[in-house]
Amino acid sequence: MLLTVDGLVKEYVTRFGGRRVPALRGVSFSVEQGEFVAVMGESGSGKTTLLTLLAALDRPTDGRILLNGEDMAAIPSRALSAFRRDRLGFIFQDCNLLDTLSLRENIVFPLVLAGTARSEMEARLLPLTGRLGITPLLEKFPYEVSGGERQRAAAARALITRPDLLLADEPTGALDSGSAAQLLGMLDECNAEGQTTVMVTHSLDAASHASRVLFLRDGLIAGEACREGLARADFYPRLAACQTALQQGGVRLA
Ligand SMILES: Nc1ncnc2c1ncn2[C@@H]1O[C@H](COP(=O)(O)OP(=O)(O)OP(=O)(O)O)[C@@H](O)[C@H]1O
Repeated sequence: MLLTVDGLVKEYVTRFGGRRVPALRGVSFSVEQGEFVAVMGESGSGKTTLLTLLAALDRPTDGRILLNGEDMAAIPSRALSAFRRDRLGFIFQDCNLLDTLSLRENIVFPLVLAGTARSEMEARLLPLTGRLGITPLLEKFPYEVSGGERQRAAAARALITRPDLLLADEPTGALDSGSAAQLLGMLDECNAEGQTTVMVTHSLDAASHASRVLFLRDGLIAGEACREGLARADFYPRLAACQTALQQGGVRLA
């Protein structure tokens, strides 16, 4: 199993008054190598909290996360940034490219940090940017290209390290529908080549690209839908029905 999440609990303590806010209340699931899993849920259901814990950006209150059998809690704080850089890829809604670097420099940045040989960087760069359609833009700076192009550069930066797990947080949230479709198509292609992906989204359309969708509600997994070879157009209404059923009654759907 590539990722195992076992009894994950996260409580925040509010700054004023010290009230405890349960954001995750015992979340368990696992992700196999090569799966594309989407996590859906309403605002406040715990999606970002879950992704933050999977990204090793915060520690859980209780429960465990294993990546390839390795317990993230056992990684010392000083080794966490290298762990994130080498094993995980991130695509966020606001793509966090560095404005002082060209797209090329932004994309290879994680490899520079990892001390990868220049020849290896070049060998990885062009096939990736070719697939994303951004090779002609490599010498441009982030503020010189469109939002969709910036997001594709961020995707290239996330994928260039060949991460064990790609984490995407509302990757299409800030994009127009054409750019969103292009980015989701790229995630599909990467997944078809074996890239394991966990994506948090509000969007049924984005979630319908996944092979499995988990529905979070009030910090718990309230349901799950598997694509099971369905075409996207047939999976979408199934997801919509699951979402409606969960909103209305909280039945557990398999
Ligand atoms: N730093 C924090 N301190 C206190 N409470 C927090 C903190 N971060 C999140 N919460 C609370 O935890 C719960 C889950 O929040 P989270 O951001 O994970 O939800 P979400 O599903 O990602 O929502 P959205 O879709 O709006 O981003 C919410 O009740 C939220 O108010």
